[in-house]
Amino acid sequence: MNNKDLQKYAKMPLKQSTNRVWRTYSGGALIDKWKEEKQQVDNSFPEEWIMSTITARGNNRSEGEGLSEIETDNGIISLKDIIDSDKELFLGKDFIKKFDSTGVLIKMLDSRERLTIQVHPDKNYAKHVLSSSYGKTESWYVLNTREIDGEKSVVYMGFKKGITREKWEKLFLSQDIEGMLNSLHRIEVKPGDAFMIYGGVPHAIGSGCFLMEVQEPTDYTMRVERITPTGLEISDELIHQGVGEQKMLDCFHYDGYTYEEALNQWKVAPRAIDTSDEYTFSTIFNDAHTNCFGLSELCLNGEYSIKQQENFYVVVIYYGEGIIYCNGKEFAYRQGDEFFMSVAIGEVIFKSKIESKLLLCYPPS
Ligand SMILES: O=P(O)(O)OC[C@H]1O[C@@H](O)[C@@H](O)[C@@H](O)[C@@H]1O
Repeated sequence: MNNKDLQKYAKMPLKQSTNRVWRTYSGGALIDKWKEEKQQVDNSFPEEWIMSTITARGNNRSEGEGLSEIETDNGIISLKDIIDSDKELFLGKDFIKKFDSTGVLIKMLDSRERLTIQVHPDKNYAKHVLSSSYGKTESWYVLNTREIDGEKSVVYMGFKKGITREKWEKLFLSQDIEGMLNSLHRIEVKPGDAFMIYGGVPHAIGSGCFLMEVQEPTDYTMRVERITPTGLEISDELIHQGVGEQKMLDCFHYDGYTYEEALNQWKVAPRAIDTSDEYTFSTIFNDAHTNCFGLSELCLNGEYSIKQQENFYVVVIYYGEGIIYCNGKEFAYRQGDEFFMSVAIGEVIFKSKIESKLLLCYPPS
């Protein structure tokens, strides 16, 4: 299709097809469950990447892995191609003055095993060390948990007081994984918990966490474990992304916190901002936390209208079923669906047939 033919897609919700990505850890059964697949299996594809215009960084993976594809009346078309056909139309004139792409990446992530201890670049490190205009500040919104081998669902986050670069480097060189885990705060999680993970903050997602991540659009992860909990060896490239071990260690912010300080700093309380008999609209991540992205939640038992927005947005249906009314047309939605809503779309009305939970993700401001 030529660029002109693609423009009609700016006026309708664009539904993405399933887009699973290979990772170093296992999981994904709860993504299958959410997608209402017949079989629910844990394997090496524990993440669903949503509205992605970037590729994943894995070992010898296929070239386009990570890129989202849209189901259209003309077959499958990559989201990137649709947007690139007319960035101003899909993303907005003011937006493209500041950003060269959507500026955001969304994931569903389900861990069968603990992820390796890691850190992501902040903007400064990304610019100077990786020549990237985006770091990888991210957010976690816990949707569900499961107990695995009797273990409660936890996340590890932030250095405890007294952890210095010297101590951390020693632990890394001796591969003292218990020592590294003990250097971080261990936080039990439950559905509804929300955390900001700023670039530079060490972290590891424990086993049994099903969460939505909204984040800056890169795949830069620095890791300090050479072998995963289930025994997969991690290559040097995946340890330090090609910048070497010393620069990898520079990516961490060596600030120590007490447990309470860590929670105050990074745990976010969702807040209802608009309620009626038919809906509750809550903000989760917003300008108070970051200008890199945003996340809201709409619990719907009736109708809710979203007026023309200043920016494009993405709607993920966590559960429920209903209709989206948009530009005189009706589009069905159901659990597991993911929609890109261009800035040109105008007012949209969501009407539930079955009580629904919609997650609304926003680009940077
Ligand atoms: O260690 P791997 O398997 O690459 O997993 C890396 C994953 O880590 C999590 O903390 C998040 O940052 C995900 O966005 C990322 O994909």
